[in-house]
Amino acid sequence: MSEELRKAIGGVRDEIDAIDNELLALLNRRASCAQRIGEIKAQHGEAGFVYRPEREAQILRRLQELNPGPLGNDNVSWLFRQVMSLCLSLEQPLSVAFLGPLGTFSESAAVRHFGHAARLLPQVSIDDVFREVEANHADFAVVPIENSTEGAIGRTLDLLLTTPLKICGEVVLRIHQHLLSNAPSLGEVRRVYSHAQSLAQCHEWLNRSLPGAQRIPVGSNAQAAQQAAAEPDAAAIAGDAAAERYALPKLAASIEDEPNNTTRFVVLGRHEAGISGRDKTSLVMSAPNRTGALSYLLAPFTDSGVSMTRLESRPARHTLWEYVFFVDIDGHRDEPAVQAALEELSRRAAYLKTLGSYPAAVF
Ligand SMILES: O=C(O)C(=O)C[C@]1(C(=O)O)C=C[C@@H](O)C=C1
Repeated sequence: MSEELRKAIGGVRDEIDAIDNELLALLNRRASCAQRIGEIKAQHGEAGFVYRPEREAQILRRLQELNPGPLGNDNVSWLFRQVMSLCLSLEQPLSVAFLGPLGTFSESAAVRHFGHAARLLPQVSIDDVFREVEANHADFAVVPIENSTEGAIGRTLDLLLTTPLKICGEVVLRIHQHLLSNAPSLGEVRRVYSHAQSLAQCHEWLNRSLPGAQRIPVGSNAQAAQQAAAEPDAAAIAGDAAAERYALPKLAASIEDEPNNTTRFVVLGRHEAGISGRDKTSLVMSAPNRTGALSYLLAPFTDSGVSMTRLESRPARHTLWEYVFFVDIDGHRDEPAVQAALEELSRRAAYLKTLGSYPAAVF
């Protein structure tokens, strides 16, 4: 570095050092506050309720509104998520089950929601993810529920029908698929491994850019990356987390055919979330088997001024040609309008289960 340059940036670096000292002191002060809150919760018999999704959502929303830049809102949210994750880990370390192996989009969703201080527990199936929390082996689960290109994740919906767990959060993740390989160029790639859904999401790109390569579906994108890392003429289609985890270079980035490819995950726990001010409620219901039954069931939402944001039907497996309906509405079940709609709905539905009220995804 030239003397002139050293002088020019020297003063600014001094300023950065002073800011870092302040940040360090402030971060530790914040961590001590969180520890104190942890102690107060324990004194009031709330030791098991340390994680407060509604409070975290309120903090992130407030900071997004206050944020003057130049840092973008996504970066600010990510940063404060890590700060809260570390503060929370001083109160009580959390464990999170998700569909593994490490490097899947489910892992990215879990880290986005709980930060890097959470203990990650990758599972081999969505059933195992539910079971880990139901059996008290993990505190929370993160499971995919719908993809913008491929639709609902049926296994998650089926398990939600019977689980005692509650939805206490949601994560919306933009899915960017990359071609990962140790091969020096596209011309060298003979085989492409990926999960069948990801191969489908990149179908047109593969036809255009790798028409001669064999497409091999495997259990997960992370497994595909593991395999591609061991074979120099193979590639995997997977996300950033897998690229990092298996140290694979990106031969081509963001190759998904649908540019808005997004997956929504739900967070499951043993407790309900409180009101955050911008919440959703998910429920599942079945209609009596007669004409007009569904519109009769949905009328209480309109009557109470509650907006419905999603309606998904699914075969009610035990009876042929009967269906259950998964519904998302705006608002928390403890808010009067939602409460009124749910009360009326419970009179009309043959079956009704509230899956949980939770803060709408913040970032
Ligand atoms: O406010 C609380 O209840 C806290 O425990 C503090 C804190 C935070 O770091 O701000 C930490 C964990 C909770 O999930 C919510 C917020």
